[in-house]
Amino acid sequence: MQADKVSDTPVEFVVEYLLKAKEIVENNANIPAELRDNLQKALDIASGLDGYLEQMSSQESEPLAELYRKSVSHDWNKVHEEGKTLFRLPVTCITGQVEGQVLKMLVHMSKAKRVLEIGMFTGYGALSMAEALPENGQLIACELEPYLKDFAQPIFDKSPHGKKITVKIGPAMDTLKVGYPTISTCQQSLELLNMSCSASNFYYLIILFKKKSSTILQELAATGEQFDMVFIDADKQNYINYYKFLLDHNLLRIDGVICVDNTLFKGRVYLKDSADDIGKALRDFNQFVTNDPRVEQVIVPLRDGLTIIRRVPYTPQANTQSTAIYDEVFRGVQGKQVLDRLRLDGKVAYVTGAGQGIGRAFAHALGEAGAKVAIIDMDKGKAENVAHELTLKGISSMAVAADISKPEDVQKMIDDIVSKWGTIHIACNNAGINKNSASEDTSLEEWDQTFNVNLRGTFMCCQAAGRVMLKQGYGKIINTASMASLIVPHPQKQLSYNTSKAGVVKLTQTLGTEWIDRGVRVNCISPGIVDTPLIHSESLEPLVQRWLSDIPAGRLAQVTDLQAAVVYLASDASDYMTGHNLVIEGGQSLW
Ligand SMILES: C[S@@+](CC[C@H](N)C(=O)[O-])C[C@H]1O[C@@H](n2cnc3c(N)ncnc32)[C@H](O)[C@@H]1O
Repeated sequence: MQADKVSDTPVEFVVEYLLKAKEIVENNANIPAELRDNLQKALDIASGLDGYLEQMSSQESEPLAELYRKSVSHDWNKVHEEGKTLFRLPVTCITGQVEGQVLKMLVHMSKAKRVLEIGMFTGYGALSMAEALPENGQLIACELEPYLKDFAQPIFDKSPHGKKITVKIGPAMDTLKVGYPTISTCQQSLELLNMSCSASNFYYLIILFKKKSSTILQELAATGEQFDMVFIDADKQNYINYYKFLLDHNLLRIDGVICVDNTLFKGRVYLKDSADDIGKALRDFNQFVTNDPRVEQVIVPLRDGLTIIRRVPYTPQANTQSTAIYDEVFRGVQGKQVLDRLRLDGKVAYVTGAGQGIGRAFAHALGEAGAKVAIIDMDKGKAENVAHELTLKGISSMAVAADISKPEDVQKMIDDIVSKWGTIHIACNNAGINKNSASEDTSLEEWDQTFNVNLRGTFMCCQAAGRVMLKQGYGKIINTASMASLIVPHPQKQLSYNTSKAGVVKLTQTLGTEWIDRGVRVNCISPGIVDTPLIHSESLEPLVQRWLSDIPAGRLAQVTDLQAAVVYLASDASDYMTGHNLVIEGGQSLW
């Protein structure tokens, strides 16, 4: 995939020298066969590497392939001579398929949402990384040459990921300013950068720099921007300045990653007899990073060398004068910062009534946070379908059919989970029913059915799961109550529902205080009116408009509005909370 055959990487130089050696060997009959043989083996290994990496790495998308084709076939000398680019841009600048794939993989692995690229060229690296960003992700690409934005933008526009890229034109930093008091010193510094620039373009460049009151990195720092990943790929002599600026101005978040290209620079960073200035600048850069306690790093011998640098969390050094209080607030409980404390990795959870609506959303949320989740529902088909959804998302799950109003079903569901996964850490008792009737007409049958599921059923689940949890000294029970435990929702008439849900709150408070000293926290969530299939029944649908006028938030709750609450109550972050009724109703109970 190389645009031309000029050696650019350590391996390409090795191949070049081996080919020269082979030529000598072939012209000399006295060379021992073993030396010839070993030389050929070395050549085969070195010359086969890049092609093999290209074949065995994922192939590029069509927009990337187009970008590559157009970049390598473009006459960069001509556009420079026509004054369209400030510098004569070498096409070997371009990040190719394998390095693009590595960058893309790093964005995926670091779950980066915001990426900064310093030096975009035609945008191959930018688009590769954008492809791995989530829908709301953003990549800011800094580029000196206005021409390159016009070149790349039409191809970005063809990609569904192009909208994530914002190109900023101008110098990333004012590093070149230092070098241009006279034309000759400027020309010198350009030579060092391996770039050439005509005199007319050069004046244009000076104007461009002078016109800018601040550089792109300064602007980003001034607005408090922060990035998860940065790719430094411009102006090699100033890598060290970019790197220092990023870290000194907090442009890289803790645990964020900086990737730096060409850090092996054709081997010249470690060759003792190498005296060129860029090689020396990169050697100094590599040494500076190696000595910097704020980061850890590795140089990957990919193409011309790719350094991956991670900003590590602060740890106090014995000899620093910092006034920081290095306690749990600073470094996180057990070293975990707040979002990590919401993770549920390794936890076993179940959710009743998980075949649809709120229960399904709870199950997805707990699974996304890292728990294994048992999907419990009366309807086996629905339970299996939700378990299947979780499996598709890479979450361990199992489906159990159970009617929680039946003690034998409740016990069997607990036994099934424990026999498969060994224990239960999180019990989400969510199954419930809602029946409507005027109180004077409410039958004992309706009352009993409602209470059998909503209160007696929830109690049986709490008790059966609680026994497992009390034995292990740890557990999180989250019951689904309702806003109807606080207010009397109207105009629908639902005495048995309201009363049963008030009972769920009292059940939660009682168990929550009785069991907390043995490590089991019991809390409940009281949703307002949730947009579930249940309320779209013929009898309830006409009431929706009426309800909306009672809700300060101006809309019904979506099941997704409740997901973070269940994760919080299931996590260690809520350990001091018990017997609590967490009301999520868009303000309805306050009006
Ligand atoms: C090695 S190429 C970048 C390749 C690109 N990352 C890719 O994925 O194909 C370097 C680019 O940096 C740009 N550049 C050089 N100095 C710069 C500076 N001070 N600020 C912003 N961009 C600069 C050059 O115009 C050139 O397009």
